[in-house]
Amino acid sequence: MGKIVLKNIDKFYGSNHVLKNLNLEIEDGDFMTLLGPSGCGKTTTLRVLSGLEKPQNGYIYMDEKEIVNCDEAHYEAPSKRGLNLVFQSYALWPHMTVFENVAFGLTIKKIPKEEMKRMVENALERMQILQFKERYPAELSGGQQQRVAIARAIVSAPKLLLLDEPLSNLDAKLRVDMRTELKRLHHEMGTTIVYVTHDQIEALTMSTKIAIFFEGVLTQVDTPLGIYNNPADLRVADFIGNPRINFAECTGRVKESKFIVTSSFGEFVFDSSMLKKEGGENKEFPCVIGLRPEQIEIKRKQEEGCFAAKVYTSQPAGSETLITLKAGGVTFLAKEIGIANYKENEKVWLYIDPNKVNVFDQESKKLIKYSV
Ligand SMILES: Nc1ncnc2c1ncn2[C@@H]1O[C@H](COP(=O)(O)OP(=O)(O)OP(=O)(O)O)[C@@H](O)[C@H]1O
Repeated sequence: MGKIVLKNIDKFYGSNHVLKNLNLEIEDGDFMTLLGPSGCGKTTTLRVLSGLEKPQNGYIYMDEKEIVNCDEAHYEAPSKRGLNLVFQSYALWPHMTVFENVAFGLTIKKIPKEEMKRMVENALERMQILQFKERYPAELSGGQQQRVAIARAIVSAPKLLLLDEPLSNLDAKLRVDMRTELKRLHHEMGTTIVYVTHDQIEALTMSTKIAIFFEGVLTQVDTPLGIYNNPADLRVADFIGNPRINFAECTGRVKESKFIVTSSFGEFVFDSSMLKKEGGENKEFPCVIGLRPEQIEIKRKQEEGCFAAKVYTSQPAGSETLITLKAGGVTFLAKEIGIANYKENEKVWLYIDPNKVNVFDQESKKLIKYSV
């Protein structure tokens, strides 16, 4: 599958404007995750791409071929788009066994029997359901049926795989296993995958790119690390990351080629070239600092450039410890790897690497100082 381009797509359901001038490019071999809160338009994007829904405006190109052109009411049929789909509701054939369900597409393609058996069993094994191959869908749990649906979609190594919350019915452990398998499959098959989820961990761990939506608007497209380190606005910053990012309101100003950010707990001084906002000298403007929990380093002794703080509470959880701190009336959550023992009300100092700090404009909500 070559590049997929969605251009100026608008989709309405009645008066509900569900996709608003969507522009998205998916490169060959991408694992592109569509991420966002419930109702933001992820599934609709997938349905428009697959041909199950017709947009009212815009164009879609696959491999340089025009498959949708709303001006000319041209919509290529789903069957001609060379893709495989797995939806949350998995629609297996009830009268066929697991093996037959997965083999169905290969039978149509007239693949030799032995080869077909090998391919089907390989797909079932990957999804950890080979032992159920003789069962009927009604004899499986929801999660097992979901894995049959994935096996059916991957068995023929399609060029484009569209997956809509395919792991939603699985328990936590199996979900981690399936993430591993899907990521490995993507690597081995080189298939372009478009994956819908509202689970940011799934998005961060598997994708080569994430497209994040809010209320039908595509807000940011970047690599997982790009989005994590430099979220385009306050909403993206708040949505991505677990535990959540810390925000602190502050005031920014530019003075003598320095960008100075003052907060109730201390001051940050950056080179003014790091500020991506037009602003006059000495003109103050409200901004918000964004700090990831793992960026806050807790020190027991006072050191230069550190901020004074007090421990509110500490929560050791085996592999990591979450520490809630108060500094200048602001509450922060910090994360340390391993077990750390801090006492309530213990006086500590916080080191925050200024290079890693994000600063957002309070008014536009946009990122104006990037993490480097
Ligand atoms: N067939 C339909 N008819 C009318 N409205 C619809 C239809 N399908 C979706 N919608 C509406 O379009 C909006 C986007 O829905 P969509 O299913 O794309 O969201 P989503 O981001 O996939 O959400 P979720 O994570 O809950 O599945 C929602 O407001 C939804 O109610």
